[in-house]
Amino acid sequence: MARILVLHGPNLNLLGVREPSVYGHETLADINASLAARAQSAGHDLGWFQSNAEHELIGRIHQARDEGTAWILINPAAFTHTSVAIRDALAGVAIPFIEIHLSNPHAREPFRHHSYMADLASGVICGFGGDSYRLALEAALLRLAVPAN
Ligand SMILES: O=C(O)[C@]1(O)C[C@H](CCCOc2ccccc2)[C@@H](O)[C@H](O)C1
Repeated sequence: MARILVLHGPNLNLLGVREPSVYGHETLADINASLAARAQSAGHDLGWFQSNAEHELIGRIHQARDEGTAWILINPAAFTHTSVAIRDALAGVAIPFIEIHLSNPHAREPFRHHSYMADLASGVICGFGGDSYRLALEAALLRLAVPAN
């Protein structure tokens, strides 16, 4: 059994309530429940954490290393475009991670086109709403079943 950690950045606690035309109608609870059920069906353990505070997300990334987390699935939200500190935390713990976005930032405002962590990610999945998270989980499960060489 492997540990998988899902991290949600700032304002994602509003998911499903505000701006459904951009981010969909699923709530974070809906997404987390679907991910936990899928991970359990594959024999793995999935936890999740959401914070609007950069330092809390960094602390949770450090804790993931202490817990022996195998994969991190992270939607850094606006911190994607601003946070060297979260980049450094991800690099520091050396846990493979997938960067996730509900929307397609590359089809939005130019300031959303750059990510401070995408180049460190195993992959980036964006533009599929809640399915971006589910697709990322499938990718992690595939890697857990057959490690990349
Ligand atoms: O598309 C994504 O998942 C984003 O990470 C979402 C971020 C925004 C998260 C805020 O989510 C909300 C959800 C509902 C209502 C208001 C904000 C945005 O800053 C990124 O460029 C792309």
